[in-house]
Amino acid sequence: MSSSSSSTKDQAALVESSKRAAAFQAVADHLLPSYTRIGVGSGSTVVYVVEAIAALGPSVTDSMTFYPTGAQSEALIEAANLRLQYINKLAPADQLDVAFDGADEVDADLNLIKGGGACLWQEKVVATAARNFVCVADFRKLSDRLGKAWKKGIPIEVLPIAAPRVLGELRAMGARDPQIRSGLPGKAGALVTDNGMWIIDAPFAPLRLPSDEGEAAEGEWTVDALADRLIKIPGVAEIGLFSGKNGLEVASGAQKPVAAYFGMADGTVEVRKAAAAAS
Ligand SMILES: O=C(CO)[C@H](O)[C@H](O)COP(=O)(O)O
Repeated sequence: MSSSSSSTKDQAALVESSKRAAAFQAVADHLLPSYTRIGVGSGSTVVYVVEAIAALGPSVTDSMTFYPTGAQSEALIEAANLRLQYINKLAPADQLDVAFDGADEVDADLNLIKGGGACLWQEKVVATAARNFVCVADFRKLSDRLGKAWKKGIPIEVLPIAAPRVLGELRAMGARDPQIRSGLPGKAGALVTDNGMWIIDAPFAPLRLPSDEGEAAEGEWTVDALADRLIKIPGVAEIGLFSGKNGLEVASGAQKPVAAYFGMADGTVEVRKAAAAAS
């Protein structure tokens, strides 16, 4: 084996072990035995979240019901012999106690880019139904501004018939070469989401935060302004920016996590916690 392929393997193993470490710590810190309703997100990191939950054993998990964010997490819940229920069965007045999910990038204010796995719409429904949304990731996702680490663009779920007009709008807003996500290698043509929609990936210049100093340059958006504008484009079903309030600032409907756990390359887990609203 060449030294470059063995170092690629070493890096992949490091990433996997860091995801697993973050998942086990997040579950230890945020899955209280008294909880009964748990959201389970999508992606490769969530596999370790479900492993950590299942490792608690039936004496803890038998009183819990698990709500998926799509076909992948539904299968994970079932394979772990955990009780499955769908979010449309949760009474509107009720909340999930906690939801765990991954992210593609996390900025200094805990805004997220999500949707690399094309599950962003159901992920946002489940995250905002939770009193405590907890993000689990590895060191590659840590960032100070969204768009610096995740270069593929903001995933946007769109009605297929509206996709050309949405692409035009995005270009006019400064997106750099937005593209309809391909289903290749598994499927020719556009990728179709669990909701029968398409995904457009729209790269923007790294997104500013309110605390950023200096004037915004031409084409630079703040996270909140861009989220507000994107969701209003006709034909856009949901966007992969999770922004606005966190669960310490509002009692329900928060898109931002209360905490983000990052498995680091040195084996430690770094935790970024949300700040409560200034009174
Ligand atoms: O948003 C997501 C899927 O829509 C995932 O949470 C995100 O893509 C991170 O995935 P992974 O844990 O595989 O890196």
